[in-house]
Amino acid sequence: MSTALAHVLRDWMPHQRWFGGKGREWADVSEEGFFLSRSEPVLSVHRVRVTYADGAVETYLVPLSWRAHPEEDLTSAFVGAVPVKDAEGADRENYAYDALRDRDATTPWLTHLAAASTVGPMHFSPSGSSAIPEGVPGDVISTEQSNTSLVYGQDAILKLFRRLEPGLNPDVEIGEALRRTENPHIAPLLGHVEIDTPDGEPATVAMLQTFVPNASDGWRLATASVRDLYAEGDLHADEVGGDFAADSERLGAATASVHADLARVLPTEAADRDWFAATARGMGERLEAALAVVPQLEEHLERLRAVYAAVADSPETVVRQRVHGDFHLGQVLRTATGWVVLDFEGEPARPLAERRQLDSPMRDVAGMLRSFDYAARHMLVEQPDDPQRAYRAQEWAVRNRGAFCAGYSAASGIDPCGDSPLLRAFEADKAVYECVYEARNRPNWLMIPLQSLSRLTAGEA
Ligand SMILES: Nc1ncnc2c1ncn2[C@@H]1O[C@H](COP(=O)(O)OP(=O)(O)O)[C@@H](O)[C@H]1O
Ligand SMILES: O=P(O)(O)O[C@H]1O[C@H](CO)[C@@H](O[C@H]2O[C@H](CO)[C@@H](O)[C@H](O)[C@H]2O)[C@H](O)[C@H]1O
Repeated sequence: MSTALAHVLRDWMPHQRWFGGKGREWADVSEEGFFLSRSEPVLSVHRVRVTYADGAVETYLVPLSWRAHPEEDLTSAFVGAVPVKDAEGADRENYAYDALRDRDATTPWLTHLAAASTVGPMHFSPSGSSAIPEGVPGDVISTEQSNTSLVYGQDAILKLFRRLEPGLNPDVEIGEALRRTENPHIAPLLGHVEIDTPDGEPATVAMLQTFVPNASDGWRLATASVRDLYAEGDLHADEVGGDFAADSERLGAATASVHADLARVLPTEAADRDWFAATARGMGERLEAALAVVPQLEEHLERLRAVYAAVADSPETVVRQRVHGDFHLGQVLRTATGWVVLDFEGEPARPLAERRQLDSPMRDVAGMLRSFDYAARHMLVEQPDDPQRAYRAQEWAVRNRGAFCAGYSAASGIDPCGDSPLLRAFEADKAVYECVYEARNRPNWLMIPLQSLSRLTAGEA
């Protein structure tokens, strides 16, 4: 397809939240597209290959809807005008829109899934005999992060993976495995979509999941609880109305239940000394790479190295298994009856093969503990010098960490909050990852993981 379109995408993509190459210099861009629907509005899907100045290449999936005239209602979804020739050979423009924000262009995804179609290089696979809602338009959800999700009525949610990598996405792989367990803490998979790649192995494009209605995400609930605490000058975390500890405890139990089922239906393996050594080495390498993006990490370098070295010598017994991989409060939904865990795709910045490796479930525990820390401290970003708030934040984080670990321990018999060098290292490693994430996406939040590193490497909670 046209080079003109590639230029338009070059201007548009860096401003999209899902674009992982923010701050990197582009050396080249090319794109290849095909039509998913030719009825109005025409829907095309593009594989956009971005080559960065350092030679690295990333491929993104960009669905576009097309109009002959600008659509006022779609201004916020406008991608760009692309010059074309009309039937008489005269010059005119076609208007490209982000197809996931153009409701009229959202129905073909589910129609193709229900029909188990193959369209060009794209393959649609329903899961089992699940009911797929058809003919309903999808609405893009506002909490767009690394991917883009569309909610179809109250029934289903389609998540589109923006960065294409050969291999089955762990979210689909785990969704397929857990579908048969009837675990109450997951949203069952309804189907998925793959696209052929030049590497032989298809890449996962999208997954369709049962929508969990009337739920609130953990981040929203936890931060509401923190706000309640800040508003009360002289009451403690256990005394204010919005105490979150009972929910944290239930979340710990739900996490343990999902871990147990993952270990039951997918492979496990006892961790040997080589695994501890390789884990410590991997963390060290990630730290070195992060340093190039976040120079402020320099002051934590020596202490972080010591935290990682303790992993290599750790006497702990670990059974490796499939884990969530990017577990935080934004990945869990609270329904009327309990917690549901979402998004098993791991950290979006890690290569797919790495995200599919067996790991310690403590990686997830560490992720959630980091998230309690984030929830407690995110409001300090605006008021960093308020000692009273800082004290309250610490109190909230400690209380909810403890409750989460108690819930996990009661359900699994494993106390994750004991004095574990591995858990501490996972927390530090996650905070290093977060430093890079924040530097690229929300620079004013960088202080949250940076300050945590001071505490973590000093052996504090
Ligand atoms: N099955 C679901 N039911 C209800 N809401 C969902 C469901 N799956 C995702 N969501 C909503 O979409 C948000 C983002 O989904 P997620 O899978 O975490 O995407 P991302 O990979 O982009 O972070 C979640 O925080 C949640 O609010
Ligand atoms: O949900 P994603 O898979 O896109 O995860 C990425 O974005 C998250 C932010 O939205 C980021 O999480 C960090 O910020 C959260 C608060 O917004 C906090 O609860 C987490 O603990 C913290 O790690 C996540 O790291 C990133 O991969």
